[in-house]
Amino acid sequence: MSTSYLEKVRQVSKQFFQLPVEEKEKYARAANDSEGYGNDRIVSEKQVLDWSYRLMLRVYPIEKRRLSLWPQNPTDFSEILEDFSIKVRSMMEYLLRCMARSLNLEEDSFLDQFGEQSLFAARFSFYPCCSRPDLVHGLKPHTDRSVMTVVLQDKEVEGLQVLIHDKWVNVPTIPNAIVVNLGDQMQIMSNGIFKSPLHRVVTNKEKLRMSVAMSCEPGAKNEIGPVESLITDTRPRLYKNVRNYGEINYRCYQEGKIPLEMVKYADNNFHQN
Ligand SMILES: O=C(O)CCC(=O)C(=O)O
Ligand SMILES: [Fe+2]
Repeated sequence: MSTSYLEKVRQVSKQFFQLPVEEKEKYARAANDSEGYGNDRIVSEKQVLDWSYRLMLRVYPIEKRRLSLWPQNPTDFSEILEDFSIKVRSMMEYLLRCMARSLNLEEDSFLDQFGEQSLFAARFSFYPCCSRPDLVHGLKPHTDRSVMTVVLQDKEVEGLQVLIHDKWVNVPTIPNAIVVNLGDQMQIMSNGIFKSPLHRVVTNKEKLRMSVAMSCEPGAKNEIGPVESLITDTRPRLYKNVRNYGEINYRCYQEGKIPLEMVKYADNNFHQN
């Protein structure tokens, strides 16, 4: 993907967020739904809200698309989203095959767990300037629920940070690069070999920031779990098999709990030789 192509994707996102509020509200998410335009969906009284506006859209499976929520303005929004999704999805599939091979697995070991109804969603985020970056996050510390997330960051404004050895480290903005992040479901499928890092987005007093994130995960009804051959005597099973992990992750995130703790395999400490 060329620099000018990535710039085009950033451009349609910017054009959407620059629309008047009434125009954006046409694509507002329903109160109990994450899809569409708006702020955080409320699921808990303990929730601390993020300083951001988002437009979340499901792209695959095609029959799950809610086209009434896809902006008509800018006019090329849908076409660009569709095209970018095709490119990102095939890149993800390629990476997932490479990652399986790097562990000496059949190359489809991870992809096979996605099932027929695998989900692929786009999240356009807009983080306005904030007068108290010391108090407010653009996005609270979290791990992604997905298997893999690809982030097209703002061309100039940093904000994404990842926790490395207990320190928050800035992910640099590189205009012609995209960030590939692994999510919790990859940590589960790889039995803890591939890690899902904790990350957050900080706010900024002077500059607003935008990003486009694309994520992939198995269909909600599909059971996922550690690939059999990655469970060994020296590496016992770390996680249970689960369905609809996305919902577990979202609720835990909003309550400040660690979602992967919920799916730990209880017998883990009872392996003895
Ligand atoms: O805005 C970003 O750079 C990252 C967004 C993110 O972490 C997410 O959508 O899960
Ligand atoms: Fe994230």
